[in-house]
Amino acid sequence: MATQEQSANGTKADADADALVLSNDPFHPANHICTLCAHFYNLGWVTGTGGGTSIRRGDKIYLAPSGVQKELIKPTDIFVLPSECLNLQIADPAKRVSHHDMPYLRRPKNLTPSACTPLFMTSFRKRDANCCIHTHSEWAVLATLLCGSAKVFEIEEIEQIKGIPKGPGKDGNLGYFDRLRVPIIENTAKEEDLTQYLEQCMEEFPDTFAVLVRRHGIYVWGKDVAQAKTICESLDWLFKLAVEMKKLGLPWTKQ
Ligand SMILES: CSC[C@@H](O)[C@@H](O)C(=O)COP(=O)(O)O
Ligand SMILES: [Zn+2]
Repeated sequence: MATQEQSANGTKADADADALVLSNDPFHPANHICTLCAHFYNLGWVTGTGGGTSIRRGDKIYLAPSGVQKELIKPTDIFVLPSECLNLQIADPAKRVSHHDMPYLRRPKNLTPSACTPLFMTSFRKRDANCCIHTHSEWAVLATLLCGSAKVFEIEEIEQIKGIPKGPGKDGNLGYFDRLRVPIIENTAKEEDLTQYLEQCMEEFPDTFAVLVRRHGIYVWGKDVAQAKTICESLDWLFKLAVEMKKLGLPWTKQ
């Protein structure tokens, strides 16, 4: 597994790039992504290199590498992009600049940026999110399977629904009697090919903070890490419950 030892014998440019990810602050995005991924691994959300998370802070976007054990990521493995690159990440796949070709402020040697990068960026650009979490949680995947070919997972009258905000720009969270709807898109052969479908889905469901990917997992975003993480936790809890309800023959909605 490739690791990064940048600027051991490096230049001033290497040292400047390292300064973007070296901090004693545990909530610096480069540190925070590492601790979040280790935590998510223990939840079964980012197992076997799948899944991941990205944080935007100010004018910078912080990203994990691709295809590595996400629970072992170090701050020096983190990629940094200027937020202005969100303008390059446009809907039309023919015109979109590949995440491999973006002008990274920090690009660790021997590593490539997460294949989820364009999807994370879509949540930042379209929803003004500052954190996006992608999990391969088995509960999320099972929920998509139990939905058959339906385009939405729906559940109501479960207390944990109150952990989900009503929508971007709307005050407060869903209530106990509100129906939670989480849209589902179909999986694609390559992660980045999901981007246009995620984007369309966000337009179709302007209030959603999450999109399920059938047979794959879920993308969840929020205005900050706490919001993205707690929505992800609430949804995962609900998906697990839904799987158990289905086994017991209990309906998810009152019809
Ligand atoms: C188990 S491989 C999974 C990947 O193809 C993808 O779905 C994923 O979530 C992680 O992509 P990555 O590029 O490693 O950040
Ligand atoms: Zn994935």
